[in-house]
Amino acid sequence: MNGNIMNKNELILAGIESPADVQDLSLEALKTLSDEIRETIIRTVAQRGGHLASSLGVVELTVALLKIFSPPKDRIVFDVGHQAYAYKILTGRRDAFSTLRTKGGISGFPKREESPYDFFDVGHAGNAISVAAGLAQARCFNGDDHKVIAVVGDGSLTCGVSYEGLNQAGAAEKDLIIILNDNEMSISPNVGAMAAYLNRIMTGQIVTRFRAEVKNILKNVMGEPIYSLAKQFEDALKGFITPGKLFEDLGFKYVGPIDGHQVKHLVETFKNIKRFREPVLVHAITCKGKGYCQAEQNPSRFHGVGPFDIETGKVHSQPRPPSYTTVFGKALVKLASKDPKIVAITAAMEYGTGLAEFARLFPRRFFDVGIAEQHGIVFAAGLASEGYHPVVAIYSTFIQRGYDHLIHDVCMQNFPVVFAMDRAGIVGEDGPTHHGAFDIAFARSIPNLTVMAPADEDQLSDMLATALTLNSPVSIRYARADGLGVPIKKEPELIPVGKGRMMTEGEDLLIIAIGSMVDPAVQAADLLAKKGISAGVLDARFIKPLDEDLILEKSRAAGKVLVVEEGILAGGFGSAILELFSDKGLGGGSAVRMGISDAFVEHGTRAELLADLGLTPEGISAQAVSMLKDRPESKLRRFSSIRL
Ligand SMILES: Cc1ncc(C[n+]2csc(CCOP(=O)(O)OP(=O)(O)O)c2C)c(N)n1
Ligand SMILES: CC(=O)[C@@H](O)[C@H](O)COP(=O)(O)O
Ligand SMILES: [Mg+2]
Repeated sequence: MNGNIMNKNELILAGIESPADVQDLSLEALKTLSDEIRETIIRTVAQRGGHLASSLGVVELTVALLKIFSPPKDRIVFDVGHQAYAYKILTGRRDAFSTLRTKGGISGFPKREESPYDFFDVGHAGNAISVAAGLAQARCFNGDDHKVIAVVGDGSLTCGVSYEGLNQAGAAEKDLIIILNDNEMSISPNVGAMAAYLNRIMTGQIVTRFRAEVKNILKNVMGEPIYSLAKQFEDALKGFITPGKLFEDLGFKYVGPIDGHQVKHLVETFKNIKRFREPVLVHAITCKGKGYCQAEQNPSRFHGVGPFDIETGKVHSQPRPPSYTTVFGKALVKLASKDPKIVAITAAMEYGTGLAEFARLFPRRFFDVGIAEQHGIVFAAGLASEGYHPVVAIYSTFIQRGYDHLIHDVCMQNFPVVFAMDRAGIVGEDGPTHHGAFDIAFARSIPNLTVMAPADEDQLSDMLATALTLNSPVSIRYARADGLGVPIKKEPELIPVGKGRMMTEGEDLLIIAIGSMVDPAVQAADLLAKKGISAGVLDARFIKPLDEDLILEKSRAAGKVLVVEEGILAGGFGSAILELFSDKGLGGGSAVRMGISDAFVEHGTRAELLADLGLTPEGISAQAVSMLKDRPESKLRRFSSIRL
């Protein structure tokens, strides 16, 4: 299919009310249905944004699964879940699909509360095999006989947890089906030894090479007559050496590789394996982006994409200041060009973390470790122990995977590893699995770790330079957002560790803000000034160590303190301030905290969700007004903020 998506009538899809309807369709109808689903996905994602290429790659797979298996009796779980759009469309969410990823609309990932056909909430990679193992065990306890199927991408076979799942499931000998959806892509081309192994299976090299080796041995060691005899048994030999021997050795019946776009082939295969009573792995070869030429040609760009023009594939965009991610990538390249000890590590997010330019310029110092956050952190610790200066760029939500390693392998030994925690705070449409809500709370409790958050993009560049001068671990958190458009200094300035700064002075109230909340706090002070309220704004810059002297001095002077952060309140930055007040005798009751309360934040645009949380200039100013409501009117009108 070219860039032209015809607005055909979706005749078959229109008749699908539940997945049971798919089972009545002929093979021909299933093919047409696949085309119709593809069009629906392309049209919807072009409007809403989303995970296009991955979802297009599994349309036939999904249709064939639903032809043979019967959810909700049979359980189908998806790894990551970003590829489940066809499944959503066929399991009762066809009409709601137009609300994909919008606030109050359907989620971009499987979600139990959204549908009885979704069995597990997901968003992070690598857990599907373990989930399936748990579901199979529960089935066994309950004496049920349904099927359990995990759809897993090749990228997810770079996750350590996938092997933990295989390890148990293979030995448990329980009836369980893994569909390995191999498109040779993670977000970028897939990496590592397993990816190379799968590629050798796919290209037939494993069988061919084995046969060539056996032939040589027979010829050289046994002589020509035995070789001729063996040749007659070549077919038997071929059958004996299965291409997925690695999986067979782990206890799985390997089936494949099969073409993941041939509905007939898929349906026949699924019909056959449905009878098996043992762990099975079906290796399906698919094309990421299948059916939309722009995505087939550039699957990385269309992995997760904003609204775009279907004809051209161009993403709709306005001129905007560079994002924090872009500024980070550029700043790191600049620093690395002067310091050969700097190395950069990503866990399968080269583009998302802004490291593409670094990878191009310093290929020997760039490491994509796969979706292996835990390994990436320990790998960095190993490098740091030998005098290198690793910068580990991982999204806040994914670094949760590496928490033990952050403590045990990096901070306990005080290694100078810099963690660039991108996507810290509210990320928007990806929702609760992806919001970076917890990193302040979990980072600030770790000894030796310095924790910073820039208020603008220039400060991010300064903080990165500062972090690389410290001989200890550092975390820098920044949001999935554009910068403020401030100019970035030619040469970064080092920031004294643990020093905050005043943005505005004020006398009625002090707003202490961190990172992405500094600018809204300053804007709030402007709104408050218009109401006759004089609010000071303190940019803490460091979550740890805190600028205790400045915070205490200004808080004492103001009397009323409002702390604002884009992170979970429990144990967060505001908690750090309250601890300080309590420890230094200021009285904890005098500070009000704003941030993410004790709940998972759903999906929506970043702006909508921040507004819901009150983390906007208007929300902060409203909170300040309510804190001051008992003050005499005359006092409030005496002061105005003085912008520094
Ligand atoms: C723990 C974790 N790290 C990183 C990601 C970001 N991520 C989402 S999908 C993806 C690639 C998945 O590749 P694969 O499983 O092969 O699926 P495909 O998109 O190729 O179908 C990555 C790295 C994630 N979701 N979870
Ligand atoms: C599914 C997944 O985990 C990623 O594709 C993620 O959605 C990327 O997020 P960004 O768009 O913020 O890079
Ligand atoms: Mg893949």
